[in-house]
Amino acid sequence: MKNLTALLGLDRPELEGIQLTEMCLDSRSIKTGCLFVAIKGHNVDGRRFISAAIERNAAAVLAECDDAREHLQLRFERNIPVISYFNLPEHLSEIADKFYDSPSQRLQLIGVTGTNGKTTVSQLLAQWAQILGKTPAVMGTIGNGLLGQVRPAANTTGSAIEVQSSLANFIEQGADFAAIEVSSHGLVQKRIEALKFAAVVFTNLSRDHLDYHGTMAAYADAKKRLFTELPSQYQIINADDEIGRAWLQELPDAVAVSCDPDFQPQQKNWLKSTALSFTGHGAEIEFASAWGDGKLESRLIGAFNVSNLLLVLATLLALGYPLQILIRTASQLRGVCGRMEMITAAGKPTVMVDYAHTPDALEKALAAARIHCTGELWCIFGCGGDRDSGKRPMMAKVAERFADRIIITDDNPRTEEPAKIVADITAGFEQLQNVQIIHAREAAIRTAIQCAAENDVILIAGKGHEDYQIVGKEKHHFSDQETAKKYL
Ligand SMILES: CC(=O)N[C@H]1[C@@H](OP(=O)(O)OP(=O)(O)OC[C@H]2O[C@@H](n3ccc(=O)[nH]c3=O)[C@H](O)[C@@H]2O)O[C@H](CO)[C@@H](O)[C@@H]1O[C@H](C)C(=O)N[C@@H](C)C(=O)N[C@H](CCC(=O)O)C(=O)O
Ligand SMILES: Nc1ncnc2c1ncn2[C@@H]1O[C@H](COP(=O)(O)OP(=O)(O)OP(=O)(O)O)[C@@H](O)[C@H]1O
Ligand SMILES: N[C@H](CCC[C@H](N)C(=O)O)C(=O)O
Ligand SMILES: [Mg+2]
Repeated sequence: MKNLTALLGLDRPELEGIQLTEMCLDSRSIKTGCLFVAIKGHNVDGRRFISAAIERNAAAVLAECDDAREHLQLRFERNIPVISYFNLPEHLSEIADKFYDSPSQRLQLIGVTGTNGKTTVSQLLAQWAQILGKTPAVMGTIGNGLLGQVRPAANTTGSAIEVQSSLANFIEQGADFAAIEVSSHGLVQKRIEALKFAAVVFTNLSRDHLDYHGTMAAYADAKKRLFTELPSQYQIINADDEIGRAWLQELPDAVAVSCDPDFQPQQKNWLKSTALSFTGHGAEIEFASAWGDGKLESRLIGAFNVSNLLLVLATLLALGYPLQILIRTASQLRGVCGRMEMITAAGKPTVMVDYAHTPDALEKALAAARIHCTGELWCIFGCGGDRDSGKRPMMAKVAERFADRIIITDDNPRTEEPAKIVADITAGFEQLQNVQIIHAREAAIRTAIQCAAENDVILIAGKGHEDYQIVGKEKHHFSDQETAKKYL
């Protein structure tokens, strides 16, 4: 849908014939023929850049207006139509859906939300779909693109335009399946409002992003919209999570998933593990479900990944993928980079790089690492700057409870003072004798590897796949994995 008047349902003869090439939110990336979308935003008012966009040959402008009476009013700036649009951010997903010909209805789209597990679940969905013969794409924290060809993106959930244009682009590249991470910010900012989901998945809700949502209730409500207000054929919910259990009471048709053998499903669609045994390289999972029973070989590390894997299995079963093939191919699934990524060297301690940056995730990651540790468990972590500071002492308490040796270091300080972040963290410790503070992340990793014994495990948490460190407004190259390999 590239015709301006058709796109907006405008009956304006003077605009007939205006063809649009792309929709664009940022004046700095306008190309000839673009529709520039000027919205107010959190930091700057996009409407200040209308002239700049016209300078760069925008074919038309859609400008957010604050007064309903101005809705669809038209003015010209240097012969370029500028159309006022009331509540534009809330409707951008729908307009982009029309512009890009409803891509979410032209492939099998799955949305994954929750505090932790989104990247893991969405990547595993795409991996399994590929094994089952689909051509999958992903959108999320690690990046957007066909599986195996993702490119880094600014957000876990992109803008209302980026989501639609990316899905349309994936389809042009042959994709028939897409698993996307739906962040709470994305939901609150209505970046995915017009998407039609084949399935939506809820992993868990614990403390994160309270700097943005304010309260856990607001945070929960943001995520709940995906299951109660937005269209999806199937809803798959983690019944081991308190919030998930509450939602299941209201969603009788949802699929309930649990790792608890004693779980008594109220739903007609359900899946639960009935026996679990951890091995050195993963787990053996026996399960029962509304689709039948079976046993999976998993190569993923950690109890929390059993929950992630079962959510993925239940989703694919709900979508009609055959149980026997899923069982037979489960062992081909690989962990996600930066999520419990194990790095070993002969005669050296085992290093695990993980993305855990919330109290709950750190606890789960340390518990998972402990299973592989016969010596001392080390934990190296910091906290991101310009993010929720309330979680910092909570992460210290988790580390103190579940690790033997702790090194506090810098994560992405951004515009905060590293010393302030460290002070917030250390305020959570009962005692400091097993705690070292080494701001330079490379030195922190080197120290742990040089001091740890061969049968120790060193968990490096918080950055996972990130190959950068943000100090101030600068992004420097830094990778936990590369640094660990260097000193191993
Ligand atoms: C606070 C927040 O969420 N901001 C998001 C929002 O930006 P905004 O609309 O507020 O942008 P702005 O900077 O105020 O600018 C307003 C408008 O002017 C335009 N502009 C600006 C400058 C210019 O020269 N020309 C121009 O046209 C901008 O393109 C924008 O449309 O919309 C942008 C497009 O969708 C997002 O990239 C941006 O995410 C920022 C980068 C961000 O850090 N967001 C975080 C909080 C976030 O969303 N995180 C979640 C979860 C992370 C996780 O836990 O994994 C995520 O989904 O990434
Ligand atoms: N189901 C889970 N429950 C608790 N913690 C988990 C779970 N799955 C993963 N984690 C932990 O959380 C970390 C982040 O996992 P993942 O990247 O999959 O989550 P995410 O929701 O995409 O995170 P983000 O919102 O930051 O993108 C992992 O490195 C692991 O430590
Ligand atoms: N992508 C998420 C998590 C970043 C994790 C941690 N490395 C940090 O910088 O806080 C965000 O932007 O909030
Ligand atoms: Mg993620």
